Amino acid sequence: MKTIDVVGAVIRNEQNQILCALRSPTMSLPNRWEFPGGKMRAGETPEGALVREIEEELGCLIQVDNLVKDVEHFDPNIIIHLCTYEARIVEGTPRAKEHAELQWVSLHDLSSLQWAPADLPTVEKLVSERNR
Ligand SMILES: Nc1nc2c([nH]c(=O)n2[C@H]2C[C@H](O)[C@@H](COP(=O)(O)OP(=O)(O)OP(=O)(O)O)O2)c(=O)[nH]1
Ligand SMILES: [Mg+2]
Repeated sequence: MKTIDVVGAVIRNEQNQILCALRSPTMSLPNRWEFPGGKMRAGETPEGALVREIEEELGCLIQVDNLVKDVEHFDPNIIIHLCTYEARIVEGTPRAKEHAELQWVSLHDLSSLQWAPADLPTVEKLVSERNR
């Protein structure tokens, strides 16, 4: 089965809220929330791909920190391999250039969004760390 390698960013603000992005009606997985990011290109490192995608989607520069979760999500005809990373904004302010909406969401409210399926294990991990 074909595997798609995708990277996503867990970006926090000073209040420990996390930046969530709503996929637009014209994207695949319309109206689902995700960690911003996208598909890795041939020859890219995960960190390099994530910096490029966040520049494209949010118009800001990030520094990529540690891995949060490495997930293989099995769709009917494809495997989505999504790795999420903690990341920090080092330049600029995030703006939705491709998404329908961006929202800073507290860990307390994270589970109430309608998430894209491959992003859910990251959500669960972040929420469970809060409850420890
Ligand atoms: N984050 C996430 N992506 C998913 C899931 N399921 C799924 O098929 N995908 C696919 C849709 C996209 O092809 C890709 C996510 O990256 P993206 O939409 O940002 O892709 P991209 O910017 O590189 O470019 P494109 O696919 O819009 O052309 O992974 C999921 O549950 N979560
Ligand atoms: Mg994307």
